[in-house]
Amino acid sequence: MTIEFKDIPDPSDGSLKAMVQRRWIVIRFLATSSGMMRDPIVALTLIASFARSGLIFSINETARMGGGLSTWPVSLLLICALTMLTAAYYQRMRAFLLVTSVARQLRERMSKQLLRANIDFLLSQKHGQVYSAMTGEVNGLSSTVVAIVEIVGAFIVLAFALPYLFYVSPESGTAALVAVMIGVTGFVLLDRPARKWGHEAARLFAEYCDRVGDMLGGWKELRLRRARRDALEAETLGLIDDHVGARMHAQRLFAASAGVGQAAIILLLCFVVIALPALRNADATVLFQVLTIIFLVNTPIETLFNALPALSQSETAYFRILTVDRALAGAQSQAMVDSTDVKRSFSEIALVNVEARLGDADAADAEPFDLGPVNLTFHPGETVFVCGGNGSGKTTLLSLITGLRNPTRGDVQLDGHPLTKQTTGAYRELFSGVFSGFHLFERAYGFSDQELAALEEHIDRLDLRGRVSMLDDKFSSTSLSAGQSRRLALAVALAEQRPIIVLDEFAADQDPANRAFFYDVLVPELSGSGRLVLAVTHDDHQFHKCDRLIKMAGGQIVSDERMAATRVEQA
Ligand SMILES: Nc1ncnc2c1ncn2[C@@H]1O[C@H](COP(=O)(O)OP(=O)(O)OP(=O)(O)O)[C@@H](O)[C@H]1O
Repeated sequence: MTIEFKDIPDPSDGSLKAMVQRRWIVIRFLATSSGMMRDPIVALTLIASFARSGLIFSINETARMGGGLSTWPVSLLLICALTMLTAAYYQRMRAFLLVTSVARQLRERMSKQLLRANIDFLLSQKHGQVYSAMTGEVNGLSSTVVAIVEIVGAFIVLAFALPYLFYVSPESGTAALVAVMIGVTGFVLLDRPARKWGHEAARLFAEYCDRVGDMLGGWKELRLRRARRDALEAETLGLIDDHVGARMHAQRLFAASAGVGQAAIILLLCFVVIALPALRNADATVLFQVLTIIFLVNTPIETLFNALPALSQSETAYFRILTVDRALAGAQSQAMVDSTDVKRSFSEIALVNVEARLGDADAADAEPFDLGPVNLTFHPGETVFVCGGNGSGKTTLLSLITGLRNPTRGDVQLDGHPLTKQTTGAYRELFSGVFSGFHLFERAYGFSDQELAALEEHIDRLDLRGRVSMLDDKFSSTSLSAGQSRRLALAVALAEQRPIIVLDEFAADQDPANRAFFYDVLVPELSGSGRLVLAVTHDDHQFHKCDRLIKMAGGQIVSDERMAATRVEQA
């Protein structure tokens, strides 16, 4: 079973052709991704539907033959009833398995894509959209498998019951056909506005997810200013209201379309009990047979009129998941490395005429930021400090050197070979680091025993013993001060024992003792062991402690100074 998305016509296209196309694509998607067509659910649906049809037929035959327990229709009735109940039970169980299988595959696919998404996507403001697609919309779409099974079952029963009704009473058959057509027309007319509200509800939910992100990420700022918290609260409550309102609008319309279907069945019953006796001269057997058929098909018809809106809603979920899936697919960074590809050493890293453009050139409100062209080379054992004003491009330069961002022009070369889509993943494994917005995981994910032992040592050396210890690969605590958190992130980076270590303003929140330890002990030790140290720093009184000082301004390298002489003098 594989997930394969197909583009669907624009949801705002209300033509019948576009609607049928969209629905067909969603049905095919769910059928293939759930593996429904090869699942016992097909046989179970057929059995349950035929058993229900057999039930209708056997009840009528029992009545026509004047009742009595010994007649063959009674035996058929019992067999059909038992078969229908058993098949319907297993059908529901299988349907549940298929629903979970589709949900699992969708979540796995999006999680994998998210873990490989590039820097531009991750820095974009699409997080709420991703959260809502991976949670609510996956649930909505996958649960439609049940609706499809129900629709198929209802059609099978109708395919038997309608001709049978025509056979028993042509007038009732015609009336039933008219009733179904009224129901379908009501659905078609109300479906479009209902879907519009469904889309609006999904959009509002994604915005709500973003506000939850603000509440969790900005809790300090929110607690320090009541007006800010009140405004965010008002906006969030407004979003919740609007979301509920949009859902209510959609549900009202869907309920009205199901109501039209139910009204059509009531009209049909009225026709049977009021008009049919007059037309048929009150033939009691025919009347009984017609009523039995209608009562027994009533459930599948109601199910059908409830399942059609579910299918309609799943179209919104499909469209929104597809949008996120396409955005993630377009944002895939280079292939993830195979462990055998990982390089443990290098001779030279070169940036050759590297340029990068950040931001959308078409965006009306912000100028894009251009970096470069940059030409730089780095070697093992060097200590390189990068300095420059805020917004000069230091972090962007680091993201280009580390392969986290692809240059718009030019090449990043490893030992003379330009990086390609295939090699960038392995190239990144040369680096470990502490970035300005670093993240501490609860566990040292992916660490070998040797790396865990090294991590324990670095925790000791970086003066964190007593605050943090390791329980297997889990940190006893990550509730640390800002300086301690950064040192723990450094301990993790050092334990990875990569040939290049990248530090973005590492010393900024360290106390004098830890700052001195960093500049006077750790950095010389790292370069002494042959590692390349790339550190962004504003500590101008420490600049003499590096081999090279790169100064940046306005996205350009304004100087690349060798400091070795100064270092010797200072020593
Ligand atoms: N995702 C983005 N889209 C558009 N512009 C961006 C993006 N990220 C950063 N910028 C812009 O790029 C420029 C360089 O940013 P960068 O983070 O590299 O600067 P920096 O030198 O590290 O600054 P600081 O010292 O403040 O950390 C800034 O003007 C910033 O506004």
